[in-house]
Amino acid sequence: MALQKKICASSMEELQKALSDKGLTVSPVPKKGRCLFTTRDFSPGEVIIWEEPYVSVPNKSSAKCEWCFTSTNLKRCSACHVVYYCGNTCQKSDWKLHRVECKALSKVDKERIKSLTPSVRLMVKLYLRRKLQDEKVIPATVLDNFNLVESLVSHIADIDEKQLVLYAQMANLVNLILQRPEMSIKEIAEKFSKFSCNAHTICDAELKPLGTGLYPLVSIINHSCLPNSVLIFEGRMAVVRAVQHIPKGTEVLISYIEMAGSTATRQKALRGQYFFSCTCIRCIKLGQNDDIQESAVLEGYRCKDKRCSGFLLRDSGNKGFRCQLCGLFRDREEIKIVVNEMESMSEKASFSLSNGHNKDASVMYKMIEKLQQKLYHQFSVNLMRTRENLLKILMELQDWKEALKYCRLSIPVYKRVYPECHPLLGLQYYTCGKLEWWLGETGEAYRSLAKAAEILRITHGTNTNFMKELFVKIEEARAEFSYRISSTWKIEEDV
Ligand SMILES: C[S@@+](CC[C@H](N)C(=O)[O-])C[C@H]1O[C@@H](n2cnc3c(N)ncnc32)[C@H](O)[C@@H]1O
Repeated sequence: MALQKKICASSMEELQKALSDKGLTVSPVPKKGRCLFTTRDFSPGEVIIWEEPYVSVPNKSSAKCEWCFTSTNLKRCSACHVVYYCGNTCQKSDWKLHRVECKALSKVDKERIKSLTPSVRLMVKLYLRRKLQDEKVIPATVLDNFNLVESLVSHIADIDEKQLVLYAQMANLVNLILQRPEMSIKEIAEKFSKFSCNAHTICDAELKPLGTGLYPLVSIINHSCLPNSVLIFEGRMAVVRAVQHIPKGTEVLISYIEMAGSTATRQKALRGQYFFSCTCIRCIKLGQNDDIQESAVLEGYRCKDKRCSGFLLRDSGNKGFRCQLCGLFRDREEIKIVVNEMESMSEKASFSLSNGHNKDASVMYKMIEKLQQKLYHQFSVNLMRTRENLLKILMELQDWKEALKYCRLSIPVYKRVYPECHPLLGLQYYTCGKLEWWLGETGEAYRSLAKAAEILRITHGTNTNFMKELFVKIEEARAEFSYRISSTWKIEEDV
């Protein structure tokens, strides 16, 4: 135990040294645990930290390269039939680890293999990589070693009985695959608990989920609902960038959760998965008048009078709600009827969608949207979700005109529910710009793409293929727009 502490202390020293070269330091703060602080200023868009995963695994939605997560040119491993690679380079990069994983997976029966979840695979890879680093097959470095995984919080004492049983079942499966019965189920279960509050969903540039990875350094970063930094992935590499000027001595903070929601909703999500009560500058307003009003707008019902923009609060008799602006009463039973209608329509819409009947689904979501407009405020998160669904379906149906309508409707809501420099807002402008371009609305396209770039150059940097393509699109839109303007002038002059 004393030796372990000594090792941890010396690796902590080495870690601090490596971080200080990056302008960072780790310090504990009561009730928060370890925190990452800056030791110099960072400007908006500057990379604060980047990290390759200790282990990562693609999700199961479709086949992806085990190393870089791409979906093209894939070949399946002929021995285990579980993993794919897009070429020799990725296969070679993963070879040391996959060689041992492959052997282990090849011994598991086919039915079990089919039902393997990404979390179980991630755990198998975690133990195998640790073993390979112990045996010096894979080199361990100050910023890439198992001690960093060991120091992650697990919150195992906070996990409920049902979840513990599930973790124990998953741990049994890990044991079976690794064929190491001496390994403690309790220890593996605790690691699953670590995954739950530390692992990150790896996404592409458009924030579509690709897989899961464990990034022990990035996992030192705590949460804020108004963060000064953002986590983006370039392939499987995690990159944290400042989204505002961060002075020396400030804590680096990212958001762990979807930020579109009331304070109560965000707090519930954070307590549920990460076991803490957020005290960020947005959350301390919980229960104050402004916060009650904002919650009612985002998640509550609207005034019955279409011309009134008031928000409703429950009436004292509990028979319904009263508009806080015009005083009009809205009956609970009347709301219930619309809610029931919406719920049954939602079930049908998701059924159509899961069966690939996109056209039917789009008709139903449009009906849901109409019903929601009767009930919800224009900034409602529920209404925003329906419009996001519609946008996605209409894009698949290549109905660009209708898709653009819903994309445009979502922008003012995004501006209200997300911080100014949030990748989702940038990406929504990007989608708008693309649709406008396809529809020949060049001037609009230029403006939307430029707005997208203003945000995304900070959150995504300027060097990725995605951003380079965006800059080309902007230039094309600008050139075509000025050509159109000059030819219109020319026609006017000729006339
Ligand atoms: C990914 S870890 C972050 C690093 C962690 N502080 C540590 O000591 O390793 C997530 C955990 O950090 C803590 N945490 C993160 N953000 C917090 C915050 N804003 N306030 C309090 N605790 C926070 C919670 O315990 C959460 O489960």
